Amino acid sequence: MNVIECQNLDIRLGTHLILSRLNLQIQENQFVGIFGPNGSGKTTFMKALLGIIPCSENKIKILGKTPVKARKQIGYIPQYREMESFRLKGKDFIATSIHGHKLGLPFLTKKDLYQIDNVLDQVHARDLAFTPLSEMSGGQRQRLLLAQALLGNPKLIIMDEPFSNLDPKWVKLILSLIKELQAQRKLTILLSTHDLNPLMKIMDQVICIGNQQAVLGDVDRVMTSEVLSGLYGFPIEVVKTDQHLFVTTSC
Ligand SMILES: Nc1ncnc2c1ncn2[C@@H]1O[C@H](COP(=O)(O)OP(=O)(O)OP(=O)(O)O)[C@@H](O)[C@H]1O
Repeated sequence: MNVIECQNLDIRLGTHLILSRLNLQIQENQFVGIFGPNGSGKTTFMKALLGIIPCSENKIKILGKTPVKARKQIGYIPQYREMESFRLKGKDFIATSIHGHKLGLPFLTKKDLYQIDNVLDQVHARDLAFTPLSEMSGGQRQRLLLAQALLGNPKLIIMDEPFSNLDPKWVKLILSLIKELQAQRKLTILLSTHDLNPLMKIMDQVICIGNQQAVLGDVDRVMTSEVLSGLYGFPIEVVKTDQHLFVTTSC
């Protein structure tokens, strides 16, 4: 089943064309990295999939529905997420979004409390339930954000540069957690990053965005000097070893 389907999709911000005539299909249980230079449109693409940025009707289908109708089945971890109040404790932070609430703590039913414990268990973070956000490390906060994204049992998780403030140890920990959740729940994961190396053994496919175009495929097909030079609009050199990928300018 296609979890994401884009057909001849143009994405604009005002008069600015960000992506042009995008065609791609992503199936269930795929881990897809999103890569591209600053300002190429990674965040914009993700927001279009969420229906936050409106696009022409029927050009995007998520689980066969429009992005807005599918939103409940998508978990989203935005870039530079401000964690509402650093005085909040872990459990309360998750509660703030259980009914889509933006402000204040909602009234919680027994079912809600069960759901919150359940998502905390899934990310192995029960121990953070009563810890204030202000006392958590970046990696612990990232685990909470992942728990929050799991509320409502989504089929698709979209993560916008989740590793930008994490050291390599935490990147590895969070990635193995994501992989574990994906295997248990057949999740489709879309994760944008400026460093694909930590994902090399994990991702099934990569989307590279640049020059208003996007190319989807496996790493060997997409991460080549030829494809990236076309997308970046200047010469790029890609050197691959068994586990690592080096992307540099060749000028
Ligand atoms: N409201 C807006 N109106 C017009 N253009 C915008 C608007 N917001 C962002 N842009 C432009 O859209 C382009 C894509 O931005 P986007 O944030 O999606 O890129 P990105 O690939 O996620 O970048 P980064 O890697 O730096 O996070 C950029 O050139 C940006 O300047």
